[in-house]
Amino acid sequence: MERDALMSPVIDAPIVVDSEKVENGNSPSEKKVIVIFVLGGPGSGKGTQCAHVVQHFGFTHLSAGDLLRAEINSGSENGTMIQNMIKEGKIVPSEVTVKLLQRAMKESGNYKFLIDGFPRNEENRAAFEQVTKVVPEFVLFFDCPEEEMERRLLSRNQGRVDDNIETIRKRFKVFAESSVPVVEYYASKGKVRKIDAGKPIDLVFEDVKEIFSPFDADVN
Ligand SMILES: Nc1ncnc2c1ncn2[C@@H]1O[C@H](COP(=O)(O)OP(=O)(O)OP(=O)(O)O)[C@@H](O)[C@H]1O
Ligand SMILES: Nc1ccn([C@@H]2O[C@H](COP(=O)(O)O)[C@@H](O)[C@H]2O)c(=O)n1
Ligand SMILES: [Mg+2]
Repeated sequence: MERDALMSPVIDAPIVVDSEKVENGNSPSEKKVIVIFVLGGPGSGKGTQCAHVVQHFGFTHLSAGDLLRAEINSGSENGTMIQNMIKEGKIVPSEVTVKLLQRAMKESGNYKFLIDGFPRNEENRAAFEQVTKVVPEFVLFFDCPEEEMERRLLSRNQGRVDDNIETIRKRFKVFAESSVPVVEYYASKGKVRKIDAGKPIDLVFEDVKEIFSPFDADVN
């Protein structure tokens, strides 16, 4: 397969080009950008399952939280603001997060993205759509009981400043008040694929795999 990089009109990004295929109504040399939003409460297993999807289906995994933590570590001028918001479980202004996502999409060279932990609120959702003009294929929603998520976060041991009981409770509140309405918005458009995320990792992935089976033949 011959490959080249062009600029996508929607994300100003280099995208993989397959010169033999015409897909999704795009020009012969372009592939449509595919975005799947991955949502669920803190500790529901979004990152864990995304890692498996990457291995099996050739997506690029972009965790908004990871991008924000990397921004803190890079010594950016927004670092202190981001750090303070994460410690409080608050949602960072969309302008910052969308810019980080857009840059990561551009740098990946891929055209299939799992965007994890985003959009966290209505402002995130509207800003992403306005800036990128990309509408998600669907939202993968990990539904998990709060007690189970709390157990997982308290034993994650990755040194995250927000994995303490005080911040975890704030994150649960923000999830219920700001993120669930976003899931409901997409549900009203028939775009939510809900997964029972309270089960063991391999059983959750069985269900995830089924949802991604249409992408099976599309691994890079
Ligand atoms: N199905 C599962 N059963 C038990 N433990 C799990 C399961 N899925 C993930 N875990 C563990 O729970 C912890 C949280 O998982 P993960 O980091 O994937 O969650 P997350 O949804 O990305 O959380 P956050 O929103 O805080 O980033 C990790 O230690 C992970 O190994
Ligand atoms: N769209 C987002 C995503 C995350 N944040 C902040 O990062 C924290 C950690 O996010 P995880 O997905 O890794 O759990 C989150 O609690 C927010 O403070 C954000 O602001 N906007
Ligand atoms: Mg995560």
